[in-house]
Amino acid sequence: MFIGGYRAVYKFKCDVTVWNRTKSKCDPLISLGATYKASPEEVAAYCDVTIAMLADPNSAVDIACGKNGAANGMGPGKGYVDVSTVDDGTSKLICERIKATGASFLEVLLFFFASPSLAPVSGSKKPAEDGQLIFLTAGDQSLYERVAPLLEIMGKSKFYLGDIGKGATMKLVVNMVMGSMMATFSEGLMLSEKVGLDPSVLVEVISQGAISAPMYRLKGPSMIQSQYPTAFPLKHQQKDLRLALGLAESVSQPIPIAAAANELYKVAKSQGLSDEDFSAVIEALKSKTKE
Ligand SMILES: NC(=O)C1=CN([C@@H]2O[C@H](COP(=O)(O)OP(=O)(O)OC[C@H]3O[C@@H](n4cnc5c(N)ncnc54)[C@H](OP(=O)(O)O)[C@@H]3O)[C@@H](O)[C@H]2O)C=CC1
Ligand SMILES: O=CC(=O)O
Repeated sequence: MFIGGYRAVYKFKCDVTVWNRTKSKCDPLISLGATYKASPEEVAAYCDVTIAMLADPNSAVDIACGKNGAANGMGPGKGYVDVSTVDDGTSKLICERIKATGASFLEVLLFFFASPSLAPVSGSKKPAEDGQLIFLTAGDQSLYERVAPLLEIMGKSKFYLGDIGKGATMKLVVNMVMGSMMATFSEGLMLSEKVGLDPSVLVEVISQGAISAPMYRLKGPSMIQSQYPTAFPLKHQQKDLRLALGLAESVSQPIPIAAAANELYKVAKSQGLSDEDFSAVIEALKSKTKE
């Protein structure tokens, strides 16, 4: 088994083999008993099921299909599960390459389960550690059934959505909504402060009303303190908005609110906030209001 993306840390109750570009990030897993292999190809050759979690479409393709990539170690009877958030075209490309080896392929997209018991500082990292994820999957149903016990260790619920691409597109739609919600919430916090209201009270009012969302209650208090402990990196939220814009364009669907939110995340990236939590998008509004 191979974990490319490391931010979401899972507690497996089975043999785990790991690889990551920056090897030092594997150390905590190795110290818990995981085996290390020197390349994605070696991991795939060694394991029955390989799980990859990479930053974006380019790295997902590179690690699956590139030199020393996982596809070189795949073959009949093996399974490749890609957990990176990518567009449907990328997922189909990786699927084709993996299936050409005789292996099966499943795309799995993660979303965090909103539990009232979550600590207020957490985002999607803590639910991952606690095994409280939601999985959106598509591709080979037999592989879905085979890895179901693994997904059940890591998550709360799972959906099988059918053909390859359906999981990726569902995730992009979900994250388009999430990115826009966070941008407008940021505007609300900034405006409330500017007009002399207490933003903490705003968070409480929103939390009790019809527009309540767990994300506001989870992230609001730290945003008010200008703290952005990274659960979901801002650069990935902007990537997902960019991919959602491409998806919308491919079917001529206007998504003007998401387009405006994307611009705000781009400003935040240009301020050096890429690796902060995506709630740091509020900083882009602070610089605009400073005169
Ligand atoms: N964090 C979250 O809550 C969620 C994340 N996702 C998605 O999961 C994916 C990973 O997210 P997350 O773990 O948070 O992101 P991180 O940025 O923390 O990790 C990205 C991973 O990709 C690796 N990587 C990046 N570029 C390359 C490359 N060119 N070659 C090889 N490896 C590369 C990094 O390696 P290195 O360590 O060497 O930099 C790292 O392991 C993203 O697609 C994200 O959108 C989906 C749902 C929730
Ligand atoms: O994709 C991000 C998440 O938190 O879910």
